Amino acid sequence: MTTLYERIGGEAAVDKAVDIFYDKIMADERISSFFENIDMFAQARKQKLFLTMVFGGPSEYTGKDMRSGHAGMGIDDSHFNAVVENLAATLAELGVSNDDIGEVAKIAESVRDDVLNR
Ligand code: HEM
Repeated sequence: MTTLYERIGGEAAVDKAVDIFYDKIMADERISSFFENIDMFAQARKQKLFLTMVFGGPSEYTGKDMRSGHAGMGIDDSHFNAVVENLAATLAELGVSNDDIGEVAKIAESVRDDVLNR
Protein backbone atom coordinates (compact mmCIF):
# COMPACT_ATOMS: atom_id res chain seq x y z
CA MET A 1 0.00 0.00 0.00
CA THR A 2 1.40 3.40 -0.89
CA THR A 3 1.60 6.06 1.79
CA LEU A 4 0.07 9.50 1.48
CA TYR A 5 3.67 10.79 1.43
CA GLU A 6 4.47 8.71 -1.67
CA ARG A 7 1.20 9.59 -3.43
CA ILE A 8 1.77 13.31 -2.94
CA GLY A 9 5.20 12.99 -4.56
CA GLY A 10 7.66 12.42 -1.72
CA GLU A 11 10.32 14.82 -0.47
CA ALA A 12 10.36 17.18 -3.45
CA ALA A 13 6.59 17.65 -3.30
CA VAL A 14 6.49 18.20 0.47
CA ASP A 15 9.34 20.74 0.25
CA LYS A 16 7.55 22.63 -2.50
CA ALA A 17 4.19 22.43 -0.72
CA VAL A 18 5.57 23.84 2.54
CA ASP A 19 7.25 26.76 0.74
CA ILE A 20 4.04 27.67 -1.10
CA PHE A 21 2.01 27.10 2.10
CA TYR A 22 4.06 29.61 4.12
CA ASP A 23 3.94 32.16 1.29
CA LYS A 24 0.17 31.90 1.50
CA ILE A 25 0.20 32.13 5.31
CA MET A 26 2.37 35.27 5.27
CA ALA A 27 -0.02 36.85 2.75
CA ASP A 28 -3.12 35.94 4.78
CA GLU A 29 -4.12 38.76 7.11
CA ARG A 30 -6.20 36.41 9.24
CA ILE A 31 -3.06 34.63 10.49
CA SER A 32 0.15 36.29 9.24
CA SER A 33 0.68 38.21 12.51
CA PHE A 34 1.32 34.94 14.38
CA PHE A 35 4.45 34.47 12.27
CA GLU A 36 5.77 38.04 12.38
CA ASN A 37 8.74 37.36 14.65
CA ILE A 38 9.33 33.76 13.66
CA ASP A 39 12.37 32.52 11.75
CA MET A 40 10.44 31.23 8.74
CA PHE A 41 13.39 29.31 7.36
CA ALA A 42 13.60 27.23 10.54
CA GLN A 43 9.81 27.01 10.68
CA ALA A 44 9.57 25.64 7.12
CA ARG A 45 12.28 23.09 7.88
CA LYS A 46 10.36 21.84 10.95
CA GLN A 47 7.07 21.79 9.09
CA LYS A 48 8.60 19.76 6.25
CA LEU A 49 9.83 17.15 8.72
CA PHE A 50 6.56 17.15 10.66
CA LEU A 51 4.35 16.72 7.57
CA THR A 52 6.71 14.08 6.16
CA MET A 53 6.25 12.09 9.37
CA VAL A 54 2.45 12.39 9.63
CA PHE A 55 2.02 11.65 5.89
CA GLY A 56 3.77 8.32 6.42
CA GLY A 57 7.28 9.21 5.21
CA PRO A 58 10.52 8.98 7.20
CA SER A 59 10.21 10.02 10.88
CA GLU A 60 12.91 12.65 11.35
CA TYR A 61 10.88 15.29 13.19
CA THR A 62 12.50 16.23 16.50
CA GLY A 63 10.53 19.41 17.26
CA LYS A 64 7.95 20.00 19.95
CA ASP A 65 4.67 18.15 20.18
CA MET A 66 1.69 20.12 18.86
CA ARG A 67 0.39 21.05 22.33
CA SER A 68 3.59 22.56 23.74
CA GLY A 69 4.59 23.92 20.30
CA HIS A 70 1.51 26.19 20.21
CA ALA A 71 0.92 26.92 23.89
CA GLY A 72 -0.04 30.43 24.94
CA MET A 73 -0.38 31.86 21.42
CA GLY A 74 -4.12 32.50 21.53
CA ILE A 75 -4.86 30.43 18.45
CA ASP A 76 -8.61 29.87 17.98
CA ASP A 77 -10.73 27.77 15.60
CA SER A 78 -10.89 30.50 12.96
CA HIS A 79 -7.08 30.67 12.83
CA PHE A 80 -6.85 26.91 12.66
CA ASN A 81 -9.42 26.77 9.84
CA ALA A 82 -7.47 29.41 7.90
CA VAL A 83 -4.26 27.37 8.18
CA VAL A 84 -6.01 24.20 6.96
CA GLU A 85 -7.62 26.17 4.11
CA ASN A 86 -4.18 27.40 2.98
CA LEU A 87 -2.73 23.90 3.20
CA ALA A 88 -5.59 22.42 1.14
CA ALA A 89 -5.31 25.19 -1.47
CA THR A 90 -1.55 24.58 -1.74
CA LEU A 91 -2.00 20.85 -2.30
CA ALA A 92 -4.77 21.45 -4.86
CA GLU A 93 -2.43 23.80 -6.77
CA LEU A 94 0.20 21.06 -6.83
CA GLY A 95 -2.28 18.60 -8.33
CA VAL A 96 -2.89 16.45 -5.25
CA SER A 97 -6.18 14.55 -5.56
CA ASN A 98 -9.27 15.53 -3.60
CA ASP A 99 -9.17 12.18 -1.78
CA ASP A 100 -5.61 12.81 -0.62
CA ILE A 101 -6.44 16.40 0.38
CA GLY A 102 -9.31 14.95 2.42
CA GLU A 103 -6.87 12.65 4.16
CA VAL A 104 -4.56 15.58 4.94
CA ALA A 105 -7.53 17.51 6.35
CA LYS A 106 -8.33 14.55 8.62
CA ILE A 107 -4.74 14.47 9.89
CA ALA A 108 -4.97 18.21 10.58
CA GLU A 109 -8.24 17.67 12.49
CA SER A 110 -6.53 15.08 14.65
CA VAL A 111 -4.20 17.76 16.08
CA ARG A 112 -6.75 20.59 16.35
CA ASP A 113 -7.37 20.25 20.10
CA ASP A 114 -3.63 20.07 20.81
CA VAL A 115 -2.83 23.14 18.69
CA LEU A 116 -5.68 25.01 20.40
CA ASN A 117 -4.57 23.77 23.83
CA ARG A 118 -7.96 22.48 24.90
C1 HEM B 1 -2.53 21.42 11.29
C2 HEM B 1 -2.19 22.40 12.11
C3 HEM B 1 -0.77 22.74 12.49
C4 HEM B 1 0.38 22.02 12.39
C5 HEM B 1 0.56 20.61 11.85
C6 HEM B 1 1.46 22.86 12.89
C7 HEM B 1 2.80 22.48 12.96
C8 HEM B 1 3.78 23.20 13.61
C9 HEM B 1 5.13 22.73 13.87
C10 HEM B 1 5.67 21.36 13.45
C11 HEM B 1 5.78 23.69 14.55
C12 HEM B 1 7.23 23.65 15.09
C13 HEM B 1 7.22 23.35 16.59
C14 HEM B 1 8.60 23.52 17.20
O1 HEM B 1 9.06 24.67 17.31
O2 HEM B 1 9.24 22.53 17.58
C15 HEM B 1 4.86 24.80 14.68
C16 HEM B 1 5.15 26.02 15.27
C17 HEM B 1 4.36 27.15 15.14
N1 HEM B 1 3.05 27.18 14.73
FE1 HEM B 1 2.01 25.63 14.02
N2 HEM B 1 0.94 24.07 13.27
C18 HEM B 1 -0.41 24.04 13.04
C19 HEM B 1 -1.31 25.06 13.28
C20 HEM B 1 -0.95 26.35 13.59
C21 HEM B 1 -1.85 27.49 13.64
C22 HEM B 1 -3.36 27.41 13.42
C23 HEM B 1 -1.08 28.58 13.94
C24 HEM B 1 -1.51 30.02 14.07
C25 HEM B 1 -2.36 30.60 13.25
C26 HEM B 1 0.28 28.13 14.11
C27 HEM B 1 1.36 28.92 14.43
C28 HEM B 1 2.62 28.48 14.76
C29 HEM B 1 3.71 29.34 15.17
C30 HEM B 1 3.66 30.87 15.30
C31 HEM B 1 4.81 28.51 15.41
C32 HEM B 1 6.23 28.94 15.82
C33 HEM B 1 6.47 28.84 17.28
C34 HEM B 1 7.87 29.32 17.63
O3 HEM B 1 8.83 29.04 16.89
O4 HEM B 1 7.99 30.00 18.64
N3 HEM B 1 0.32 26.78 13.89
N4 HEM B 1 3.66 24.47 14.11
